Amino acid sequence: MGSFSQLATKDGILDFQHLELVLIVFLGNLGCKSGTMKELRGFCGTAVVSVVVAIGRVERGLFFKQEMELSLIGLQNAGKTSLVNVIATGGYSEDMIPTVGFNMRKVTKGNVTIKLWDLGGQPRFRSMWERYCRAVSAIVYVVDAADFDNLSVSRSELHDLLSKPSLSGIPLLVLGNKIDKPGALSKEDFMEQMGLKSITDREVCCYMISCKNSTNIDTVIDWLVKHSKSKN
Ligand SMILES: Nc1nc2c(ncn2[C@@H]2O[C@H](COP(=O)(O)OP(=O)(O)OP(=O)(O)O)[C@@H](O)[C@H]2O)c(=O)[nH]1
Ligand SMILES: [Mg+2]
Repeated sequence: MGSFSQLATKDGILDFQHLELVLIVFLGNLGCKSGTMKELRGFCGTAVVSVVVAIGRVERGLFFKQEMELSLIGLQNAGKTSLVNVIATGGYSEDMIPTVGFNMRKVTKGNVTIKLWDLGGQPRFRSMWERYCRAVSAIVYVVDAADFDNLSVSRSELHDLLSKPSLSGIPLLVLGNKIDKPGALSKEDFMEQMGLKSITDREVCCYMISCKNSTNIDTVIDWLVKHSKSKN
């Protein structure tokens, strides 16, 4: 688009396309209707209102924009990267490559921009979890709710992480993933196995989800949006 369709700010890119469109229509109409003053006055009135509305939209975007940063943690194969993909694009794949180190992805939902740190879950990457959880708006801990063999490891990794003083008070969302699999735990059993009731020093929420079938993904997004911090 034209020269002022995008304005870079420290917070990102402002979309001025709507405003530009209104002005193009306004100027185009001004040219072809210059013969009739009455029509022109009427059109000018409408155009001015449109411009004011457009500016209002841009301003609203500026002043009510919210941003959150969160970290996705959990053992390898839990479905963290799958969750990021489902939230970002709705896409799901069986054929995933284990995350090496971390990935960062920005996702925008309405007025909220979510910066997602998707961390590798293999043992060699777990020592960096704490560093990437400092100062986030929320910690999202993903668990394979059908993988009984790894539940106790997942539980102890979670409780170890929460014991770090640098992470005190940060809200926690625990997701029991893969509930499409036969034999996946019920929410009650899952909460019990993960020892969630013993966590009393912060807000804790738990949902059972399936990235594969997009079950409860909207509920997760709602929770994330509600926990975003206002920038202004
Ligand atoms: N049945 C089922 N499989 C899933 C679901 N979510 C993810 N998977 C599968 O689980 C496997 C691992 O998914 P990933 O998203 O790569 O897991 P991860 O937690 O990012 O793993 P690391 O990057 O190694 O830490 C993939 O084969 C996914 O297709 C789900 O809801 N149901
Ligand atoms: Mg991954």
